[in-house]
Amino acid sequence: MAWNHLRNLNRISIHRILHHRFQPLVNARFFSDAAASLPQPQPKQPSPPSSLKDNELAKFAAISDTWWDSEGPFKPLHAMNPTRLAFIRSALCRHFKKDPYSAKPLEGLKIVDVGCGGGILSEPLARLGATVTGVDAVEKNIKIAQLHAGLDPETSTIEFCCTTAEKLVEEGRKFDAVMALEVIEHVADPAEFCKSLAALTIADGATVISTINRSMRAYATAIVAAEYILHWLPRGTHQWSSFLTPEELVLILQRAGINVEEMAGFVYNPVTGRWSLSDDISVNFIAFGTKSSNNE
Ligand SMILES: C[S@@+](CC[C@H](N)C(=O)[O-])C[C@H]1O[C@@H](n2cnc3c(N)ncnc32)[C@H](O)[C@@H]1O
Ligand SMILES: [Mg+2]
Repeated sequence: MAWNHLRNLNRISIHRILHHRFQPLVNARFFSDAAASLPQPQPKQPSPPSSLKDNELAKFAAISDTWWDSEGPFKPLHAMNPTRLAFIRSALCRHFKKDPYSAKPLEGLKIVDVGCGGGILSEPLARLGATVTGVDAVEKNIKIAQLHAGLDPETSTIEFCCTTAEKLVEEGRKFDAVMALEVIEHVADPAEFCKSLAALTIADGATVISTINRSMRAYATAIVAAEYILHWLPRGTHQWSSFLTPEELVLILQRAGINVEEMAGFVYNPVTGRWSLSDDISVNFIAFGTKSSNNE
């Protein structure tokens, strides 16, 4: 990141130096008078760097028609969904003082699901009463998500859009809660991505991120076992070096203005084939953070 920044700076200064050195001196006055009479370009707000990594997006585009096949490559996400939803539901209800026992506990909350894929999380959030926007950088994923959600009146109201968190920030969008589940390990710059998620979150709102720990256990289970032995995921789905430790995630969220208040692990029981919430954050984990009201 620092290197790219330096390279950009260098490009700008080299351009300036060349431009000034070769301006014919005799014409300088004419050009400056003419320039003054032209409409002056407005200073442009620098765009945030893109979170997109083409090779990562290509992996998801290649299997986009399998999003709703609960035995396909997204089987682990389907299997984990009730567990992660239980965590999100109870953390959101506690934070926003909602009744977790009501039929629509998330009613009144505007939630964005960043990197929503086929809408595996967006749909149950909508069923719990939230007003949901699902965004994904892969057009095919959004098409599948729209088609699937359209089958049920409770989910057909979800707004799906092929875009990124940083573009939503540019559009000035804000949400009570921002979700990015199993996405951060696939983006170009996790710290910048967290800044975009924070910017999308209202003051006193919530940001929720789930990902995989950069631990030896995660290497053995989430990569070697899941991709090479059990074939749950296509080989090469995950790069161990792209994982973040919980400490790193807490720190980059803190720098983005989000305080992590709760964290939990998801653990898999090979006997029952079920996932459950746990204190063990050594492989899969989820973090719930809030944006302080003076962080607008
Ligand atoms: C592992 S899937 C997770 C899907 C969903 N969040 C879930 O947990 O059910 C990761 C998704 O993130 C999307 N994605 C990757 N990088 C992205 C980015 N920079 N901006 C938006 N979406 C992105 C991919 O296209 C893919 O659909
Ligand atoms: Mg992943």
